[in-house]
Amino acid sequence: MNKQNRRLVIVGAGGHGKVVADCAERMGRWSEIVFADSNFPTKQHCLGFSVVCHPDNIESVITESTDAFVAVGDNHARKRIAQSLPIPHERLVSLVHPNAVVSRYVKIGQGVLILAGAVINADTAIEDGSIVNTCASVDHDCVVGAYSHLAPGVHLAGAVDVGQECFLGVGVSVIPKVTIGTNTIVGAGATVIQNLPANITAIGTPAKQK
Ligand SMILES: CC(=O)SCCNC(=O)CCNC(=O)[C@H](O)C(C)(C)COP(=O)(O)OP(=O)(O)OC[C@H]1O[C@@H](n2cnc3c(N)ncnc32)[C@H](O)[C@@H]1OP(=O)(O)O
Repeated sequence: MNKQNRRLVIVGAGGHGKVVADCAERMGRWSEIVFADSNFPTKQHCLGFSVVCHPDNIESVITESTDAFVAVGDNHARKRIAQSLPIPHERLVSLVHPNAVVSRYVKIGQGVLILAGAVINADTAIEDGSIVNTCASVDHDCVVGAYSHLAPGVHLAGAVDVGQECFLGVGVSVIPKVTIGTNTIVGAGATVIQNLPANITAIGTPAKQK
C-alpha cells in the first residue's frame, strides 16, 4: 500500500479511539488519519488528529483511497457500525501494532485490532471486528469469534474457542480446550476452567455464572 495516497478514517474519538489512532500512526501505512465522531462538530480534535464528520455523514469523506476502522469498545455497537459503513469490506482494515507478536500462521479477519504486547500463536483465527487488547495472549489453535473483545492482559491457553461478541475483562485466564458461548461476558480477573454457555456473565476463580 502506498502511504502517500491513503487516508484512514477512525469511527469513534473516545479513549479507545486514541489507542487505535496511536496504533495506526505507528504502523505508518496512512498519510492522514482522521476521526468521525458523534460529538462532531463540538469535538474537532482528538490527540491532535482532526475530527472531520459525524459518523452519519461518513460517506462524505470516503473516497477510493480511504480505509476505515471502527474504534468502539462495545461489541454490539462496533458490529452494527462496521456492518453499516458505506465502504467495501476489504477497506475495513485490520490494525496490528508493530510491537505485537503474531505468528504468520494466524488468520486475521477484517476490522481486527491487535495492540502492543499482544502475542498470538500459530493456527489461531481472530475473526472480523475482534479486539486483542494490550498485552493479551492467544495461544495455538484458538478461535476468537467475530466482534469479541479480549481486554488487556487476557490469556487464552491452547485450543480455546471464544464465541462471537464475547467480552473477557482485564486479566481473565482460560485453560486449554475451553469453549465460551456467544455473547458471554467474563468478569475481570476470572479463571475459566470449564465451558461457559452463551449469553451469561461469569465471574471469579473458578468462573461461575453471576
Ligand atoms: C483498555 C480497557 O479499559 S478495556 C476494558 C476493560 N474492562 C474490564 O475489564 C471490565 C470488566 N468488568 C467486570 O468485571 C464487571 O464487574 C462485570 C462485567 C463482571 C459485572 O458488571 P456489573 O454487572 O455492573 O456488576 P456489578 O458491578 O453490579 O457487581 C455485581 C456483583 O458482582 C461482583 N463482581 C463484579 N465484577 C466482578 C469480578 N470481575 N470478579 C468478582 N466479582 C465481581 C460485585 O462485587 C458485586 O457483588 P455483590 O453483589 O456481592 O456486591
